[in-house]
Amino acid sequence: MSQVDSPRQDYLEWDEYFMGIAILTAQRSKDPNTQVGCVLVDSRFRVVAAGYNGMPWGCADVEMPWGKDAEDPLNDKRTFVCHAEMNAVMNKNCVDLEGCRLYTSLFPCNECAKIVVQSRVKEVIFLNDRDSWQMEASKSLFDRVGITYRQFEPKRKTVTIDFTKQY
Ligand SMILES: O=c1ccn([C@H]2C[C@H](O)[C@@H](COP(=O)(O)O)O2)c(=O)[nH]1
Ligand SMILES: [Zn+2]
Repeated sequence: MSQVDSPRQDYLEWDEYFMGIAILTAQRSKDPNTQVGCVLVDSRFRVVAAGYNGMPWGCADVEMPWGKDAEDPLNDKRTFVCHAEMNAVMNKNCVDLEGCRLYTSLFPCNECAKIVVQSRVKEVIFLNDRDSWQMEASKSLFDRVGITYRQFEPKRKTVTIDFTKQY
């Protein structure tokens, strides 16, 4: 058996690791159009919360609307769905989120931005962005209160999870 005395070089960097967890978390979402995952990380690089977009607790997914119906708000997912960021904050396993970093697969909307601000999160790292007034509002809010945000810049294109491999 060959022995090596140097550490692996191909390990995941922190950003890749946490964004990877956010993307994996998004895979839990039942939204047929957009799956969002969010992870909160403390100053000691510990994951303290994770969430994805989904219907409120106790709601049967099959009974809820999953489309966007401008005519009838009661038949519109936007009326009911809990956003990934809100779910992550609600599910945190620590007392408070002050100074945490938030990793998300989609830039937070204006409603989530308010929750992010009130939680005292210090930085937002996002994968995808949308050209919409909601995201513009979030950015203006973050700028006002000094929350920094940056787009995730992957050094690799893919991370493979192979359930058949021996780890
Ligand atoms: O900050 C956000 C913004 C959106 N989401 C969720 C809400 C919806 O389930 C989808 C967006 O659906 P579209 O059909 O692409 O409009 O994303 C979120 O979790 N966080
Ligand atoms: Zn939102």
